[in-house]
Amino acid sequence: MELSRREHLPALQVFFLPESDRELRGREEEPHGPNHTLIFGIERGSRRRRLVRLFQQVMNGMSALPINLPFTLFNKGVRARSEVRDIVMELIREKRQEMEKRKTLDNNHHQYQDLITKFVSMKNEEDSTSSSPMLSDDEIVDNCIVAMVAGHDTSSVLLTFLEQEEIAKGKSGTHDEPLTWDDLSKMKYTWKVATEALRMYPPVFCAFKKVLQDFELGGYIIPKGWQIVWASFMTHMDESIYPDPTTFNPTRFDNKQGATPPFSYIAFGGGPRLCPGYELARIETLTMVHYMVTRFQWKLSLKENLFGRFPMPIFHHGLPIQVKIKKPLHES
Ligand code: HEM
Repeated sequence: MELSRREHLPALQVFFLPESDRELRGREEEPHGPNHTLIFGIERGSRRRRLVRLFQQVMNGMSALPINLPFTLFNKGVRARSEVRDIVMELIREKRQEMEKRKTLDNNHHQYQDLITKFVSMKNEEDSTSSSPMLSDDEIVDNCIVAMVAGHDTSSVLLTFLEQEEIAKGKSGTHDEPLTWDDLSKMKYTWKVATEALRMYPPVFCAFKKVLQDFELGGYIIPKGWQIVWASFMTHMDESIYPDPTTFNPTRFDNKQGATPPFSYIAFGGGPRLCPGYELARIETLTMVHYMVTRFQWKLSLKENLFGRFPMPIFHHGLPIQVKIKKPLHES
């Protein structure tokens, strides 16, 4: 199946496209408007900018000490979350009105263009006579926030590091035609690069889990009911699994002899709670790398640029780059 430009760009739009994307994407207007994001279906403008700012505060609050006093990051995060809820509630009302207006909904392939519209249109299937919604408005809000938080910085951080480590060295194939699934599946090395970047700089470097039954680790009994933290960074830097772990080496994923032990590569988690966004992240990453390398000339503006974890790895000075368009996208 072929991925046309219009099919793959909206996925990237959530994370990467600059304000000037309209120019890069040509002049076509989609019925639902090109300026809507995939999750919220929200047009460019002050409300979208406010939402982006609020999400950053929610993210900061998530990693802050849970001290709920005015002016703490945690408190700001809690307040930002409540403002996000108000905006999403408002969007839900708007989507319902839009759906009412467009009675041809079932035949309209744009009906599920954004996640909120999809959620709002989901009906309870267990009772076929019922027209009751499957999700309450608060459940829709929760799901949107999870999708945004889980999918936002993770993918862009990965791409940033890719840029730092490999794209700058000019590695990639060149395609003048739109990408196909087949093309993506051929980008094996690029994905190894991404996999290695994620090994060294996992965006989600730890997460909480509840212990369901007693188990022993290194001579210690970890009792049922405890809350524990798994840290991908620790596992990924274990020399017994990844020799010379601080060296960036994508070929370690060449699958030569002997696979690594289970659960030793956990950038996307593992087990039943494995990241459901894995395939999307893969497609976004490969597509982005492809176009960055084949359609643009770019170079890093700063030679020295360290990063810190807040908790996502973020460069102290952002990642300024100088970009020149090699070939406009609409010529593909
Ligand atoms: C490079 C990109 C990504 C990385 C490294 C990543 C990593 C992870 C990790 C490690 C977890 C497991 C956390 C845990 O065990 O508690 C997770 C869960 C999750 N991810 Fe991702 N993720 C990425 C992209 C995405 C995208 C693009 C989406 C969706 C648009 C997404 C949605 C989710 C969701 C909903 C969960 C929770 C799953 C559950 O608890 O059952 N992720 N992700």
